[in-house]
Amino acid sequence: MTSLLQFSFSPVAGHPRRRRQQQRIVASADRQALFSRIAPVYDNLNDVLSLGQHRIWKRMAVDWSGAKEGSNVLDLCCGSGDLAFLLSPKVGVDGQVTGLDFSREQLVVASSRQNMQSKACYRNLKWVEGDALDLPFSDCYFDAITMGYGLRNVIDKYKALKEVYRVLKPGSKASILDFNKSTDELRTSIQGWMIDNIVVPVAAGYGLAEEYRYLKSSIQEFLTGEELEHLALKAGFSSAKHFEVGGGLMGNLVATR
Ligand SMILES: C/C(=C\Cc1cc(O)c2ccccc2c1O)CCC[C@H](C)CCC[C@H](C)CCCC(C)C
Ligand SMILES: C[S@@+](CC[C@H](N)C(=O)[O-])C[C@H]1O[C@@H](n2cnc3c(N)ncnc32)[C@H](O)[C@@H]1O
Repeated sequence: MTSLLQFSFSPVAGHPRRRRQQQRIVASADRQALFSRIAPVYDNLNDVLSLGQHRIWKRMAVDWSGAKEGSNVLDLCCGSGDLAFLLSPKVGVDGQVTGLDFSREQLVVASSRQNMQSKACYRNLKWVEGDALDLPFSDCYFDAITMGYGLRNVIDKYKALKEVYRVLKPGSKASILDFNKSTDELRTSIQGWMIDNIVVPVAAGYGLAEEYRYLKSSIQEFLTGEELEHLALKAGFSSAKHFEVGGGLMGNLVATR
């Protein structure tokens, strides 16, 4: 029997740099698709799986951003808009909150949540479909930036921090909340055990086991608090401090331009 040798000629095959770029494009598209798939259940599962605690962590992130009455603020990787909705009453009717995400499905959820609100301040919200690695905003444009569970999910963390720095006004803050890649083995074990034995089995009930299994690998591939501080300083921020919250399961980087 003749063996059928299949050659897949790829124009990027011989070029390592182009191959890496191609791989990044795929990785980014995969993540975009992942968050679009989980959009219908994302908010509910966050509430159930964190026993509502994530709302406390998000409120802390917004407070650390320094957003105040009349501010022009950005909620980067806004998803269904949790942090944007917390920013909205803080900046008030004279302020502006822009939520940016590259998942249209997540933005549809955010926009429909806004339409269900009656409070006048929520009219200061607007939603932009875009890439955190190539922000469609001018330099020095925002008075504060929040990023909730977004930095761990972008494929180039340094580029994302450079973009945050670029669009932030001098002296203003970026408040970046995410899972904490702990240096403490016990915390890492507890975090991993909860994802493996609670988060993924619950998500499996919605046919989303693989999507939530990604959480563990993404945390393993993330940066520690100290590494995040150093990366923020390398990106140009004048100061950066990482605070552990949620018993060390989560962390919040506050970087000042
Ligand atoms: C709001 C939270 C996570 C958002 C989130 C971030 C991601 O990168 C994802 C990637 C893929 C699928 C889903 C997400 C995602 O939801 C944090 C809370 C929700 C978590 C899903 C629950 C994690 C459980 C913690 C390990 C322990 C919680 C302890 C609590 C005191 C009970
Ligand atoms: C875990 S969700 C966080 C949503 C929301 N900030 C919250 O705290 O619940 C991560 C979000 O980041 C978005 N995202 C990931 N990479 C992105 C990128 N390069 N540009 C824009 N959005 C991105 C995803 O589409 C997803 O909505």
